Amino acid sequence: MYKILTYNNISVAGLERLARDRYEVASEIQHPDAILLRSFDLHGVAIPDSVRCIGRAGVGVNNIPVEECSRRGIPVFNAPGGNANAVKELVIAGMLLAARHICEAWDFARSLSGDDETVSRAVEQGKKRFAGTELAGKTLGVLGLGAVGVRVANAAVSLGMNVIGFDPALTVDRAWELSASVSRAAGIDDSIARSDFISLHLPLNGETRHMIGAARLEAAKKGAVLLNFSRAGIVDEPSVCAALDEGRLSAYVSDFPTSGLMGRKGVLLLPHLGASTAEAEDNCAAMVADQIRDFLENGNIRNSVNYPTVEMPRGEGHRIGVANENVPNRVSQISAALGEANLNILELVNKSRGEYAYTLIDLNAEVPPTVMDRIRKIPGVLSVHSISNHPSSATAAFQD
Ligand SMILES: NC(=O)C1=CN([C@@H]2O[C@H](COP(=O)(O)OP(=O)(O)OC[C@H]3O[C@@H](n4cnc5c(N)ncnc54)[C@H](O)[C@@H]3O)[C@@H](O)[C@H]2O)C=CC1
Ligand SMILES: O=C(O)CCC(=O)C(=O)O
Repeated sequence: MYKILTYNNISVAGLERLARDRYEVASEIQHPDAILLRSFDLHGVAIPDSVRCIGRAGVGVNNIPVEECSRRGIPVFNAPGGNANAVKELVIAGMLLAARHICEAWDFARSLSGDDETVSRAVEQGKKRFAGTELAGKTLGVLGLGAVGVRVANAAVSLGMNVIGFDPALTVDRAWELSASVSRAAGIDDSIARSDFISLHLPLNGETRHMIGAARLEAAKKGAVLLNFSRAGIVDEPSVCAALDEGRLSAYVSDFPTSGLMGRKGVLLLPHLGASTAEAEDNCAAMVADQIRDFLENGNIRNSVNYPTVEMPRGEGHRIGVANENVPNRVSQISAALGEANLNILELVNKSRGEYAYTLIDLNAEVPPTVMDRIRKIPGVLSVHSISNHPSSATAAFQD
């Protein structure tokens, strides 16, 4: 039995891919083989030695100590694109909420009382306070043209907006998906300076933390709207508040409430709802469940954020998977240890990604525990697993 420790509620569409006869899935479990989670903050949590992989049923992995996992030979999987449409739709809603003052108007309408005539008079009198602007003809700057950013950009084009975008690492696939009407901004500053709406769609990491600060916001058009459906830490919150106070920004729409933003004029907060649709939850859970299963049962790695993609069709051989530092001579030492034990390699795939590498090896016989230990002790080897010979039919549930 494989044991899966869950944090957060995971969609049944994902859980049911982990067959009950082979998987025990629970929020409390001893010696888990894998952890399956959404936004739970894993920083500071002791990850048991038994854990072989971690699956994030979503995209952002800033809640996971990825570097520690890499050093321990633990692949971290996510679900690229699995929730992108859900986020896109909420971003469009966010632009409309801000442009048409919908939240304030909603509060006003709910506060009305009296007979129909009184209400009608109050409506006609009060509505002028909520007159807004249209999206058509306005400029949207999209920072980060990945799965979400491209969808937001294309949807905004279809609403009649002028869209400019910036992504220093735009992939060829995303470029193909992007509407030809989206123009390329010279950089972040250029995007901000030219936009009526600025939408952030990039990961939170060392490079992007507090990327949107005072200097950049000073260049914004007066009354611009900033939308943040990425992560709170990408903006420097005091600078955003100052820009709102000065009228430089007319609204800050964020999926990440903080105490400093609560109740502040011009701030529209949603409770991290971007990916909370039945469809997105199903997509993400199914994708990571398949990836975890394929790793535990076949040693294959797909959609990992820290290890290379390595997939090898399952044959008759006995399989081991080895994660190691990406330094010369590791594979030769591993194969020497196997050869000295009279084991014959049938197939071998070795791939690297940055500082780390992963090797899948099919052998003519099972690797005895003493040989596994010997491989484990090779300097730079981070994890070694024997992968029992039960070919899995894990298939991708969702193709982005
Ligand atoms: N509110 C919510 O519920 C959700 C939030 N997210 C957040 O949105 C982020 C983006 O999601 P996806 O589009 O699916 O990810 P993605 O990985 O497909 O795209 C991210 C893009 O950002 C670009 N990028 C990285 N650094 C950049 C920089 N300095 N300037 C401009 N672009 C930069 C990358 O090149 C990449 O194309 C996630 O990392 C996550 O933090 C994602 C899903 C749901
Ligand atoms: O699981 C969730 O609701 C959060 C989604 C998210 O923020 C992400 O996928 O990065």
